[in-house]
Amino acid sequence: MIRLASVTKRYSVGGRPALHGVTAQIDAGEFVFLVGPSGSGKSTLLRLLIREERASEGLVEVAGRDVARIADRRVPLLRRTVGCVFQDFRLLPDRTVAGNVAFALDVVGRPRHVVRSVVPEVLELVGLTGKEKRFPDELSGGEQQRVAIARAFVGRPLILLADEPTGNLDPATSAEIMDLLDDINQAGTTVLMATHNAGLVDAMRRRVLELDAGILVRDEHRGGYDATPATPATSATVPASAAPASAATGLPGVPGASGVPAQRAPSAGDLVGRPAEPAGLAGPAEPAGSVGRPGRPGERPA
Ligand SMILES: Nc1ncnc2c1ncn2[C@@H]1O[C@H](COP(=O)(O)OP(=O)(O)OP(=O)(O)O)[C@@H](O)[C@H]1O
Repeated sequence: MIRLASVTKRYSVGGRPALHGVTAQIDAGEFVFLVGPSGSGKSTLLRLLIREERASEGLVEVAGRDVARIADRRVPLLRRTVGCVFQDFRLLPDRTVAGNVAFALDVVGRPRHVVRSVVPEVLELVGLTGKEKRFPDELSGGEQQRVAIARAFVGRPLILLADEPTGNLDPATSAEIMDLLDDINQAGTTVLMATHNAGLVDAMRRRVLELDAGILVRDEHRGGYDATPATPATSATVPASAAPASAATGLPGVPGASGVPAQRAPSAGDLVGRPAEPAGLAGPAEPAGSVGRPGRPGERPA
């Protein structure tokens, strides 16, 4: 679903790279935490996936497409495949709850009757039924984040990226937001969440990718916020904590970060079904000539 191969990102020529040689693969249906100190490159990595930034070197593949080769006019299709949630919610202040969610469908030209039927379903999913007509400044932080998640999810993206989604929330509200993201993941959406929240990562025990100064230093199956120390029992086999980029390499014997979710009844899927295939993105690669902009120095040739 997501593949990074030797990805380096420099914001300035000759500057220290924000990401350096990152190789990782995230399969469909996984829930993956992206951790690391401030400035380690987490947001940069997420921005590469929606082509808000371009890699300086290496391959970034999303839903089977090399994002560097997606024509500019098709970038909106990429962003329909990838929903985004941010720490600061980024709601439209002059639109109601329902209006914020509907906006995501309006901009991609979904018919009015579809918007009218889907928006209440998604608001029910995120627990905001009854608050459709409120404006963002009439909501708590947790409710605002629920609206943001509803907006990101309403188009049923294949992937949900969350950049510190609980950063502005108290612990109880953060846990509720995590339950919601978990529900969405259970319904089939791949979730990649950047966070500093050690408690949530430790409680969820999902796959953890850790960046340090732009380098992927850990890829741990069911990891904690901090690396799990190898024990004699695990070191006799293959310690998960010693498997950087294991899923990316696909090496035999290295435990893949399957992200197999705990078994329980799906709820997001009950309401809105499984994520759609990426319209216009899953097809055959565009010929190089259709790429909308010339490559920058250091980018992979189109
Ligand atoms: N637009 C930009 N222009 C120049 N440098 C940038 C830009 N965005 C990020 N950087 C630099 O890239 C590095 C990685 O930043 P990034 O925001 O990806 O880190 P992060 O791990 O998300 O940090 P935080 O946890 O504080 O959000 C930092 O050194 C940062 O200063």
